[in-house]
Amino acid sequence: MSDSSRHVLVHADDVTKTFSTPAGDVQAVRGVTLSVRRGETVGVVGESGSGKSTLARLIMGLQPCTSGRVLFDDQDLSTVKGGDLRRLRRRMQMVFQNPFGSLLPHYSAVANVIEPLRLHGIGSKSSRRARAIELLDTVGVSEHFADLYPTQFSGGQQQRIAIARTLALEPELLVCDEPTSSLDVSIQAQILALLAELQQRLGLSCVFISHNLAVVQRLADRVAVMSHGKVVEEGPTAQIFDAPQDPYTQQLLSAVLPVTA
Ligand SMILES: Nc1ncnc2c1ncn2[C@@H]1O[C@H](COP(=O)(O)OP(=O)(O)OP(=O)(O)O)[C@@H](O)[C@H]1O
Repeated sequence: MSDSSRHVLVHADDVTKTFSTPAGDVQAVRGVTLSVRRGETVGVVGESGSGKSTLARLIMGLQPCTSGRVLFDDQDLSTVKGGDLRRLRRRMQMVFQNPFGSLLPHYSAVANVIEPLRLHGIGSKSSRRARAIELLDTVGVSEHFADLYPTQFSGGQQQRIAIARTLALEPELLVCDEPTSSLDVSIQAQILALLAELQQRLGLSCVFISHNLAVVQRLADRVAVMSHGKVVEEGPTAQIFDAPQDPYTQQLLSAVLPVTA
């Protein structure tokens, strides 16, 4: 099956987002169209304030679009309600920059992973604990530490627990917004390797937002380059990195890549 014939899981269709602020309207996202196919990782890069996080929230349905629509598995997020919306949301999860913020501080590591299972009525009390222990093991957190609290772990370990928590509901889409930028460089590499391995093993689709172009080059199948709320260039990773067409992409890449003869 060719890449282009893989089923599109999520499709942002000409989406815009305008925030009203006391200083006037801010057009954070301006007419973005972007698809993510099943099993594919799409990297989103661009300078600070270019609209990457806002686009991520629109794709997740965490904020409504000002115009345009987001289709998840052909369903328009803005028209799905109630139980159907809950079921749909289960299929998409987000990994944030700050792992501590996405964990419940008064719950142990294992309780943090159990919680989404409990909320969605998955399994029995004992099977949920066993499943949570298994998930923690998957991300490299030993059962031995499962009953410790988030503050007792390092930032990298907290991000692992946060990832185990997002995997508990077996999502089809993972949206990662700068998932390693708050971590030490050596830990960043471990978390990225883990994400890449999980994505391959579980066949997850992934939107991967990062300032780190080298990381995006390694992880993404396709890359979208954002500037001032728009996608200025999009294509297969090798094409974007080897032969960028848009002047903004060229400038972004030249800032990090050594100039070769
Ligand atoms: N809730 C909000 N209210 C008002 N303006 C906002 C809001 N959220 C984002 N913005 C503005 O929208 C624009 C895009 O922000 P966004 O966070 O999406 O960019 P980004 O590319 O993710 O930036 P960074 O890389 O720094 O996280 C910025 O000008 C930002 O100030």
